[in-house]
Formats: sequence, C-alpha cells, structure tokens
Amino acid sequence: MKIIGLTGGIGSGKTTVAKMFEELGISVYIADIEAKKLSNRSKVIRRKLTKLLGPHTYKESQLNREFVAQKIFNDPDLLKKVNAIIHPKVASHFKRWAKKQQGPYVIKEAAILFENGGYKQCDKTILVVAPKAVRIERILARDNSNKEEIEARMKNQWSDSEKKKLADIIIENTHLETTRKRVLEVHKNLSQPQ
Ligand SMILES: CC(C)(COP(=O)(O)OP(=O)(O)OC[C@H]1O[C@@H](n2cnc3c(N)ncnc32)[C@H](O)[C@@H]1O)[C@@H](O)C(=O)NCCC(=O)NCCS
Ligand SMILES: Nc1ncnc2c1ncn2[C@@H]1O[C@H](COP(=O)(O)OP(=O)(O)OP(=O)(O)O)[C@@H](O)[C@H]1O
Repeated sequence: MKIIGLTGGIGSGKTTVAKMFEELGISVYIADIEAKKLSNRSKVIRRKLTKLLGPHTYKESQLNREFVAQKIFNDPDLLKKVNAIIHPKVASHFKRWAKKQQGPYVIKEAAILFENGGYKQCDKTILVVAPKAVRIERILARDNSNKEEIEARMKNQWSDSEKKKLADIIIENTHLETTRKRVLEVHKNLSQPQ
C-alpha cells in the first residue's frame, strides 16, 4: 500500500484537505493528534520531556500545550530536542497503524514532513498551500492565539517555496470548492495502479 505524506504550513488547511480524502474513503493519520496522544500516554516521552522542559510540562497528567509551545517555538535548539523525542515514536506508531489499513493508499498528515526527512518514508508527498496572510487570518479566527505566536511557529517551518522543491503534488487551498475538485482529481490519480 502506498504511503502519501500530506503537509503544509500552519493554517494552510492540511487537516481540512486530509478530511476531504477521508470522505473519499481513504484512511488518514493525523500526526499532530497522534503526537499529543502519545505525549500523554507514553511514560518514556513524559519522562524525557519533563527532564528537558521542567516540572510544568504536564498539568494534571496532560501535556501543558501552552507552556510547551511558548518554550519550544521561541528556542530552535529546544524544539529540535523535543522533535527528537516525539517524532521517532510517532513514526513507529504510524508504521504499525498503516499495516492495519486497507485501500489503494493511506495519508499521513504531518506539520513537519520535509524539515525532518519524514518525506523519505513516503511514496509521494502532497503540499497544501495558501497565502501567508490568509493562513494567519484562519488561525486567528480558529484559535485563542495571537499573530506573534503564529509567526513564531512559522519561523520554525520551511517556506512554501522551499517545500515546493520536494513536493510531488501541490494543492492550492483558497476556495473550498476548488480544493475539493482538486482533491478528487489527485485521489483518482493516486488510486490508479502504478
Ligand atoms: C507544542 C505543542 C504541544 C502545541 O500544541 P498545539 O495543540 O498548540 O498545536 P498542534 O500540535 O495542534 O500544532 C499546530 C500547528 O503548530 C505547528 N507545529 C506543531 N509542532 C511543530 C513543530 N515541531 N515544528 C514546527 N511547527 C510545529 C504546525 O503548523 C501545526 O500544524 C505541540 O505542537 C507539540 O507537541 N509539538 C511538538 C511535536 C510535534 O512536532 N508535533 C507535530 C506532529 S509530529
Ligand atoms: N479554503 C478554506 N476556506 C476557508 N476556511 C478554511 C479553508 N481551509 C481551511 N479553512 C479553515 O482554516 C482553519 C485552519 O485550517 P486547518 O485546521 O485545516 O489547517 P491546518 O493547516 O491543519 O492548521 P494547523 O497548522 O494549525 O494544524 C480552520 O478553521 C479551517 O476550517
């Protein structure tokens, strides 16, 4: 079964696009969500993160997301260390998950795919893009966050032009209906035996 990596910068709409593939019957793995579940469940991750970031890393046995985000997105060195704790666990969890799925391909949606070399484990990659200003507006409307916090995350992600050099398929996500048509087209191509 083919593994299709799906990524995009913060607010590009990668989860929205991933859900469109899901509606077409494709199994979708959302790495952001699984990473959080693993961070809450795995004693090894908990121990390593607490050692690295201090006693406030967990609050009532759940990852203290605001605290962790505040620390790591303003300190690239710390972010690298957190990624090194979490990403390998997500990668092995994904492999186990993928073995149980059926269909012509599965989608692995991940915020960080090119930056950490994760794309090398994929048969093909999809990059979701939207203008930066639109992405910021979307996150401001969705979350209880501010422009500085969003830009801090953006600074830790590659630009779209860097990612485009490695992506196999680009999906522009501005108008939802156009995006949906493009997803259907991509789905048909990916479903063909190669
Ligand atoms: C810092 C945390 C707790 C913040 O949680 P929060 O619910 O606010 O954000 P969420 O995880 O949903 O991510 C939202 C967006 O932030 C950006 N982001 C998240 N992790 C990273 C990262 N490691 N590097 C750059 N950007 C990131 C992405 O655009 C992502 O889509 C969380 O993002 C985290 O634990 N990140 C480190 C682990 C990781 O890389 N997770 C991503 C998938 S493996
Ligand atoms: N084409 C679109 N038109 C209008 N709103 C959109 C569009 N695509 C996504 N959105 C909205 O923008 C917000 C961000 O989309 P989504 O959560 O899919 O992005 P994401 O790239 O997964 O974000 P994050 O990086 O934070 O995980 C959501 O509230 C979503 O409903």
